[in-house]
Order: sequence, then C-alpha cells, then structure tokens
Amino acid sequence: MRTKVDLVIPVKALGRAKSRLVGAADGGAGDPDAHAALALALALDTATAAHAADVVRRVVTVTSDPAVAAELRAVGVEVLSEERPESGLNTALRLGAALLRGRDPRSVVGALQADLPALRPEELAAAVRASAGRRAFCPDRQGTGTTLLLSAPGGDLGPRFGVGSAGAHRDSGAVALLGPWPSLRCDVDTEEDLVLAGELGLGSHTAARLCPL
Ligand SMILES: Nc1nc2c(ncn2[C@@H]2O[C@H](COP(=O)(O)OP(=O)(O)OP(=O)(O)O)[C@@H](O)[C@H]2O)c(=O)[nH]1
Ligand SMILES: C=C(OP(=O)(O)O)C(=O)O
Repeated sequence: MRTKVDLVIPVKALGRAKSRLVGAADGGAGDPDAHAALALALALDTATAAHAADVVRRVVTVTSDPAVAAELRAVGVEVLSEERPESGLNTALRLGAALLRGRDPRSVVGALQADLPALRPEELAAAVRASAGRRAFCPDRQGTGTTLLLSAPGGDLGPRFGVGSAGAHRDSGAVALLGPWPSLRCDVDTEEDLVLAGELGLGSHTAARLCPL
C-alpha cells in the first residue's frame, strides 16, 4: 500500500524568522531585506521539494506573513492564515493539521519544518514510507530537534516542537525515522548548518540568495 501524506509547513513572519542566520545572506552586514529574502528562500525550497515528492498529496503553509503567503501560493502551495502568531509554532501546526484532517478523516497528516533547503523529494518519500502507518518523527542532524512529524492514518498529529522536540516526540510514543535521508535531517538554524546544506546541494532559491564565497 502506498502512503500518501498531507503536509503542513509552518513559516514564521520573515521579520522574526531565522534570527540565528542574520548576516548569512550578505557577508555579515545584516540587512533586514537580505535576511528576509534568505528566510523566504529556505521555505520556498522546502515547499517545492515537498510538493515534488510522490508520497505528498497536499501541502498547506500556515503563516501570518502576506509576503510568504503570496510567494508560496505562486509555487502552488495552499496558504492558511495564522490569526494569532503569538500563539506559537505548535498552535500553527494544530491549525493546519485540523484543516487537513477535516478534509480527510483517514489520512496521514504531517508537519514539515520550513528550513530544509537541501531537501530531496525522494528522501522525504523514503522517510514517509518507512513510517508504515505509525505516528513517527524524523530527528534533525543533531538528534535533538524534529524536522518531520507524521500522524498515523486518521490519528492526531500531536505536535511537540520546540527545544528538545525529538525527545518529546519519542516520549509521546512516536517512532523515530532514522534512515538514509540526510537532506531531511539537515535543518538550517545557523551558518554552520547552511554550509552543511550546501554540501548536500541547496535548492535554487536559497543558492541564489547567498553571497558567492
Ligand atoms: N507559522 C509559524 N511558524 C513558526 C513559528 N515559530 C517557528 N515557526 C517555523 O517553524 C520552523 C522551525 O522553527 P525554528 O527553526 O525555531 O525557526 P525560527 O524560529 O525562524 O528561527 P530562530 O529565530 O533562529 O529560532 C521554521 O520553519 C519556522 O518558520 C510560529 O510561531 N508560527
Ligand atoms: C522548533 C524546532 O526547531 P529548531 O530546534 O531547529 O529551532 C524543533 O526542532 O522542534
């Protein structure tokens, strides 16, 4: 049986997003527009790769930022407006998951972080297949955070993102997905992460936003 998944990709308002990457887009200068363009590029590359995965049926972004909404709609992503951004990431994910669950009571719903600019559709697909009908999560490269969380078919997503989320998802009964999918584990929080993502192969939006070395 082929698993199909409907994904929520949360994207923080660009002015507040990816604070640990300020300056990465312009050699340390820290221009806000250059930073916002980089944060947006990370999300565009993530959403584009997710959309291209053969196991993915729908991609919905939750954001309060009109610029993010417009750019993601332009690449075919549905956008759900986050009415109360101060409520945080897990609230945004529950909103998106509820929308998707309402459309299909038996589906697998998932949360995919928006900072995976090297993501390869076939690696995302392999991780989804490995979940095999179980609520499951993929830890980030360091093993402490979470890049992907999947519900069981028809089940609750139960997002517990935040510091130490891999442990929180494990403790809540989700199965860890630990296969050969480095691009799915390479979330980009720091410039070091960005270098590692570059070694895996950045998506075109992010590559275009970085200063030539
Ligand atoms: N919609 C929404 N997305 C969020 C929120 N907080 C975090 N995210 C998204 O969740 C993902 C993981 O968040 P982080 O890696 O902590 O990203 P961040 O908060 O932008 O980065 P830092 O400022 O460096 O902590 C990213 O894709 C963010 O855009 C939120 O309150 N609402
Ligand atoms: C919010 C998270 O992302 P990060 O740890 O990359 O900030 C998480 O992994 O739960």
